[in-house]
Amino acid sequence: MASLSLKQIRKTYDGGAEVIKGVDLEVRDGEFMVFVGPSGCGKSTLLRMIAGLEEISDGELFIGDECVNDVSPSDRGVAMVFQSYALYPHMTVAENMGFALKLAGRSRADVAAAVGRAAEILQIGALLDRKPKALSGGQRQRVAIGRAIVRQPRVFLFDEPLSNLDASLRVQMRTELARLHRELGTTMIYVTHDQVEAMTLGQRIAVFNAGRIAQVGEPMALYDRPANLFVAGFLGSPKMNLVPVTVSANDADGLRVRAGAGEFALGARASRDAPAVGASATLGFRPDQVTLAAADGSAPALEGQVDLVERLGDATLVHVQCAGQAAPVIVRLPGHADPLAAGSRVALRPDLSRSRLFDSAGDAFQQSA
Ligand SMILES: Nc1ncnc2c1ncn2[C@@H]1O[C@H](COP(=O)(O)OP(=O)(O)OP(=O)(O)O)[C@@H](O)[C@H]1O
Repeated sequence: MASLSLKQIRKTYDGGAEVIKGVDLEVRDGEFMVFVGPSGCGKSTLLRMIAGLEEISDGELFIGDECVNDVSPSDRGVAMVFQSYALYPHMTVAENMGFALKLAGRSRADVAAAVGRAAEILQIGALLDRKPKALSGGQRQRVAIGRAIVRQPRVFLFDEPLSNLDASLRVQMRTELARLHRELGTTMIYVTHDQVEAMTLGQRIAVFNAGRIAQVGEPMALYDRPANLFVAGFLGSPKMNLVPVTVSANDADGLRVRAGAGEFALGARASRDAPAVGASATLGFRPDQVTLAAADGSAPALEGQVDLVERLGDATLVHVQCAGQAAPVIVRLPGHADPLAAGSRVALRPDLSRSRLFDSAGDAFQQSA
């Protein structure tokens, strides 16, 4: 087991633009850290740099207290699991899993014992004599994970390991990976673009945007207190509602913002960091942090028209189009709510104690509440 320390890590591919733009990150010993972000943000590149499969253009990478920039992949004590499984087709499951140990010159008995232990953890003992082509996708991925386990790495690196599996198998493998981490207690770094995987697996999540970390923290901290509009819009499904507002007052009574005809008091949140009166800002609130009622003209409320009602079974999503807003506000009601029909005029009242205000640069105003 080992901690990792990334100091101002940068990557430029030959002749290309910089794709990792100075990443600082500490991964704790035994931690399950998830890298999440949209396609092309650089998360796989960073993982491959940690594995030693890509050169580090600038900055320093420590595993434990050793700087490993110039250490070969096989000497870093890391094991990587790929999306494509990367199994040797001509070898059996047992041979695939034991290959690295055999190469390292370990005795047959040692290799067999390590393979047996990993097979037991992954419940693939019955498959050891099969070739990869005789396995399902989920079984192949288990073998790929088993191959990493037998090496007893200091750090596991996972590059979107579940992307090739169907939805129900992904859910099952997700819980198994969480169990594996509990049992082994080894440091794990897991790359995904799936925010549900990130939220459920990560002890901490690093959200990447265009080669930089937009925010790092515990899943619920990122969900409840996104540091910027990027994180606010990335985590959560449906997304956080982001409503353009204008700061209308910032005085002893607190901060107030105006959206359409409604003025909302954000409580005792005035501070020197607050956007100036008249500034444009964005009010963010989750779809389940807003109440919906028939419009009756009473303030404060955002008024709009029901555009669409979606019934998910366990919840009902109501899309409300408000004047002057590009995107509809989405309200999530529990169960088979019987919301107002499409076309009705409605009033929306966000729970301002849980809302988040972002300045015109997209950074969260540090609300003191
Ligand atoms: N070998 C390479 N040579 C040149 N550019 C590359 C190379 N590999 C990746 N890139 C570029 O680096 C950027 C980051 O790619 P990377 O694969 O790390 O992103 P990602 O966040 O993992 O995306 P995805 O989820 O689609 O895999 C992209 O713009 C990509 O085109």
